[in-house]
Parts: sequence; structure tokens; C-alpha cells
Amino acid sequence: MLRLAVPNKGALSEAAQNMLKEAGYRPRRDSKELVVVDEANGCELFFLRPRDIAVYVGEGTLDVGITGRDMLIDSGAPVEEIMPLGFGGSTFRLATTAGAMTCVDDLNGRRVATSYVGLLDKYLSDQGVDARVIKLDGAVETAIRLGVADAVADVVETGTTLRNVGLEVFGEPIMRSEAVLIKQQSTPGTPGVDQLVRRFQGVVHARDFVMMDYDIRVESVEEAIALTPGMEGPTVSPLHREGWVAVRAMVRRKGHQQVMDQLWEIGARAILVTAIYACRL
Ligand SMILES: Nc1ncnc2c1ncn2[C@@H]1O[C@H](COP(=O)(O)OP(=O)(O)OP(=O)(O)O)[C@@H](O)[C@H]1O
Ligand SMILES: O=P(O)(O)OC[C@H]1O[C@H](OP(=O)(O)OP(=O)(O)O)[C@H](O)[C@@H]1O
Ligand SMILES: [Mg+2]
Repeated sequence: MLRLAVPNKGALSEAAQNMLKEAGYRPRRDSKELVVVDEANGCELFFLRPRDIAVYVGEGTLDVGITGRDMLIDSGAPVEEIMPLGFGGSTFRLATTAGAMTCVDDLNGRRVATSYVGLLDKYLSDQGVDARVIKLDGAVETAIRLGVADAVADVVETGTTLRNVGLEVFGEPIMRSEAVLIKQQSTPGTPGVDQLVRRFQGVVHARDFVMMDYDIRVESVEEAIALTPGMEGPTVSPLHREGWVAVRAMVRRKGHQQVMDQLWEIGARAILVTAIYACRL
């Protein structure tokens, strides 16, 4: 049986469970259920803290896991990414009181609070900066106000948490993160992983693409197909109307309204967009 680790709480938990549900795996009944045996799909789901997931997978106790790329790097565990999952996007950044620091070198001889010590230590040593790292469990943004640190290094998504305490980011982003599927480094794929990956890719594609159908005059087909090239090439079928054809193609969800406008301009009509429920490409 494939053994899969899923975040049980926090920023990635709900989205990870939605992805598994859309990929056809058995959801857990309530948040207190820590292990789900999904006989129909030949896998066991273990609900664990996101920070611990890379550790379990690195030890080989679990075959694959869902965690954040930043947590993977922070853990230092011997794990590698199989695929990005398209949710839980964030940046990992330095921040301090507005205007107090402008670049990472300003941290020399100062204190930086973080919950990501492994990630920050690696960055500071790569940058040749000698700062004291203060390890906190969470809510690190408050550490400056309370006099425990001169700067913080933390996850930033919307920036609201920083703004609320009057902090500003400085320097280059330390890294960009999102949820990823991970496995132990340099192990051949466990049986069942390929199927999981295909299912996850199906969910990612179904979210990223829509299906577009439209009718167009034969003489404009090439121009239309340049706008909607599809995956392998769009389906073009005859219409029961002289000189017209029907076209069907997958189109990126982002920007699909612009594509509809452009198709309309070149004479396409009956342009329909439908969501893709599931797919294997
Ligand atoms: N506001 C956010 N938006 C998007 N992703 C986030 C956000 N906060 C954290 N993450 C991502 O989620 C993962 C961390 O999850 P989470 O914050 O739930 O863990 P934690 O901080 O260790 O746990 P907790 O917050 O329960 O103490 C990281 O990969 C991080 O990049
Ligand atoms: O840029 P924003 O959209 O404001 O999001 C970033 C905040 O979200 C996370 O906090 P979380 O809720 O996980 O609490 P924590 O600090 O205790 O981990 C992160 O640690 C930041 O504090
Ligand atoms: Mg957190």
C-alpha cells in the first residue's frame, strides 16, 4: 500500500485535502481522524504536521508527502520534489521596521527571528552574513516590537501580517514556495506513486484549463486555431451548415475571456466555455 503524508492543520491542510478529494481519494470524516485507509485506491493517508512531513518521508517511513517547498528546504531531510501542486504559494522574506534596513548585509551583527532556522542559516551563510538567528515557533512578526530581534524572516503571502505590525520587507526574496509532492531522495518510485502523480497532474490541469467550443467559417479556421492550439491540436468537425466548422480545444483558464474576444473579432460564434471536471493528458 502506498503511504502518503498530508498536512493535518495550517495553511496547506484544506487545499491538500481538496486536491486529494478531486483526485478520487477517500476524504477523512473529521479533523480528529489521523489515519485513513483507502482500500479502493490502495493507499494509507497519514495526517501530520506539515513541518514533520519531510522528516517522515526522508526517513523512508512514508513513501510520499505533501508539504511546502520552504519546509522541505528547512528540514534538511534527504527528500526531493516530485511535482509542484499549484497551491500554498508564498515567498520567504526578510522584514523589519519601515526603513531600518535595505539589504541582507545590514543583518551583520544583528538578531533575526524565524521559525525556519535551517532555511535562514543556509541563506545567511550563502550570503556571507554573520547574524544571530533567534528560533521562535510562530507569530515571529511581533519579535521586533518585543525587543527580541532586529529583523524577522518569515512566510509572506498577502503581506497583511507584516503591515499590521508596521514592518516592511527588505532585500531580495529568500525563496518562492508552494505546496509540493515529495519523496525520499534517490529512491526509485514506489509502486503506486506514478498513478498518484498522474491523478494530481489531472487535477492541476483540470484547474488550469477550460474547454472551449465555437463555430467558425472555414476560411478563418487557421487564424482561430492559432488562438486555440489545444494540446495535441484542436478537434475540427463539420457543421450542418455550408462553409462552417465546429472547433473544440482546451484553453488556459487564465486569459480565456481575451481568447473569446479575439475569436469573436475574427467571426467565431456560439463560443462556449465549460469547466473540466477531471482529465489525464
Ligand atoms: N498565509 C499563507 N499563505 C500561503 N501559504 C502559507 C501561508 N502561511 C504559511 N504558508 C505555507 O504553509 C506552510 C506552513 O504551514 P503552516 O503555516 O500551517 O505551518 P506552521 O506555521 O508550522 O504551523 P502553525 O501555523 O499551525 O504553527 C509553508 O509551506 C508556508 O509557505
Ligand atoms: O502575508 P500574509 O498573507 O499575512 O501571510 C503570512 C503569515 O501567515 C503565516 O502565519 P500563520 O497563520 O501560519 O501563523 P504562524 O506565524 O503562527 O505560523 C506566516 O507565518 C505569516 O505570519
Ligand atoms: Mg504558520
